[in-house]
Amino acid sequence: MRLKLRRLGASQRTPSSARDADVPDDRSGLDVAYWESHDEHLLTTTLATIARRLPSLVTGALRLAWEASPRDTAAAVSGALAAGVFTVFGLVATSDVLASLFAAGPTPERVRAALPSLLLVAGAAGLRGALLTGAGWAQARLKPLVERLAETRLFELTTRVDLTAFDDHDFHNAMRRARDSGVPDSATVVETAVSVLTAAVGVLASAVALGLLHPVLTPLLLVTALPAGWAAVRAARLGYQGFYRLSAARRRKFMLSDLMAERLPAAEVRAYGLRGFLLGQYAKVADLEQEVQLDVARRRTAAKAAGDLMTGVATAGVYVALGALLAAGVVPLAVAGAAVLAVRAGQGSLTGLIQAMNRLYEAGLYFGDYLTFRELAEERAAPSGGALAPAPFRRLTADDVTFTYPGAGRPALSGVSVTVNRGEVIALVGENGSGKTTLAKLLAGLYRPDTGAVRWDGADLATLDADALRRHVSVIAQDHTRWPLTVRENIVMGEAVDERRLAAAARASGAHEVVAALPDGYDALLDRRFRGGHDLSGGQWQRIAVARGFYRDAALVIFDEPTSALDARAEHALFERIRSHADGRTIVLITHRLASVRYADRIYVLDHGHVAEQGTHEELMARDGLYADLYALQASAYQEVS
Ligand SMILES: Nc1ncnc2c1ncn2[C@@H]1O[C@H](COP(=O)(O)OP(=O)(O)OP(=O)(O)O)[C@@H](O)[C@H]1O
Repeated sequence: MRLKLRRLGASQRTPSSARDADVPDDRSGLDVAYWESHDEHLLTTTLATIARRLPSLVTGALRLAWEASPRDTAAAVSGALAAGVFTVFGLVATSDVLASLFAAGPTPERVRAALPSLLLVAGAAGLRGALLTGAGWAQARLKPLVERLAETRLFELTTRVDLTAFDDHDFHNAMRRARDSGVPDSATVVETAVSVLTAAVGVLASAVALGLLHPVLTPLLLVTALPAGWAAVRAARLGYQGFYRLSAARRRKFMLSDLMAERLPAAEVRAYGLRGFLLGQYAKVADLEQEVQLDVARRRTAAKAAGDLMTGVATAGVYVALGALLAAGVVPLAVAGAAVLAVRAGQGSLTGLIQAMNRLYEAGLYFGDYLTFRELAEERAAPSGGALAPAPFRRLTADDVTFTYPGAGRPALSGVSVTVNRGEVIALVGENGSGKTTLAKLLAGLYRPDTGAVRWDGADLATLDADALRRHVSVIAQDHTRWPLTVRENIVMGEAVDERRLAAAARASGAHEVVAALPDGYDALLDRRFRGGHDLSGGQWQRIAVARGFYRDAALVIFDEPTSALDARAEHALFERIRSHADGRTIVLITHRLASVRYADRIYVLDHGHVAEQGTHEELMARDGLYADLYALQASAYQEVS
């Protein structure tokens, strides 16, 4: 089964999640332990950790918010703080109102005496409301800005990280968590951080008001906070644990859903009769997901019920205590009345605070994943800002390079040295898996060798500016991407459009015939999933990919199996161009068609990650080694046919 899935996953246009998903073995991949095995220590968060984490979360969130919009951040925070002042003011004024109303004397007199304080209460409430509305509006404006900023920062990194990161399973999981929840939760974190601040100011205001009324009243408010706080934090932890346990499972589910519902694998799913297998795999993952979700829901409900019960008991206790204070004459009736209002207001703020803290903590865990991923990606980001690569080079060399893919048991290349001089055509040949593509990617600076160095006129590629270097190198990859864009965009690949160069590149690759047959020509959209979209045959796509390589004004062009899908005529035409050095460019050509490399200036024969032989066609034939064997094998196939 593993093989079948790998086949589908290797397909050129398999959706990203399918392409890069790690496909575990049929059964072992579905053990809960498979995803529980990662970073268990992250799940052992204690209440103390949460308390310690909140300030840094609030600061982190506010920093992000400030970067997104200083004006809205300032408005949201200052509005929340100022509203707190008016809360204290209103509550203390309420006590004066009650004192006037409860005083001796005729009722109209008492009402008249209460009027100034009443106006103060109304004014404070109005101002508080206006400030909170303004702060809320600023908060609402911040949300999309923050989300966009967080997403932009993420994609700036995912497009810059070293290519090997995409071969690393842990990196994928971290990226998935950051993308799926970290980014949306960055906005939630900012939103809830402001809410926490607002509610905390509200609680503080009630506590201060109670303290002003009578110092003994303040602790009563805090008694009601503990049970609700415990329940909220426990619920958040349970939710995160469930999410964490399911992170790898979810990736697998996305991969399976792509395989079952995307256009490209649809034919193979039918041809190999994979429907039952895929649905079975999906059911296993979905069962586990459901099991974990139900478990989390059950435990969260239990925590909430316990929390509610304890809060009810604590509130009853507060009122009993207040009654006792009143009966003992410790507080007068007006103060007790104002205290009830302050406790209620404080409780409202407290509930808001706990809820906001709960959401902040929960979102903060995912936001923490986002921040962790950013750090991880920063570490793996290709360094920029090195010396510029001189172009065109006089000599590009790989000096004794060794390279092992992350997690691979043995090196894909070891002790490999090759030299590419300006204007040469260099061929890399060898059997499947011998290391040709890996070597080409090292020469292009896409991978960095573990030992040894690739040098561009003597300068180690690792010290050169990666972006500048890439402008001088064009790679026509074996598994080139079929971009769901127009033909023009597929060839130009983000560079400025130059119609003359575009037409020349299309002619050189044979893509002009493909374009001529499309009703919209270069404007034809190459994706059937959209209205008016077209699809091309494998060979037609390959012509587009080759045109992409020619369009780029690069000193070095790497062709990795450029003709594997081309018909005989197109293949011949392309090799003729390569033979004539493709308009003065330096060419590194990887191909299994040995007849086409006869004219290369030098041929490197790779075998199990080593250079087994090198030389011109004639030298290698005379040597009668691996190359001669492979060549004879291919030639005999043609002779048999003829
Ligand atoms: N992303 C990867 N992660 C781990 N191992 C890889 C990866 N890509 C290639 N390999 C392994 O590295 C070795 C060299 O692969 P490479 O693609 O360079 O071979 P190749 O000579 O280009 O093969 P082919 O002729 O089939 O294209 C192989 O053993 C392959 O399995």
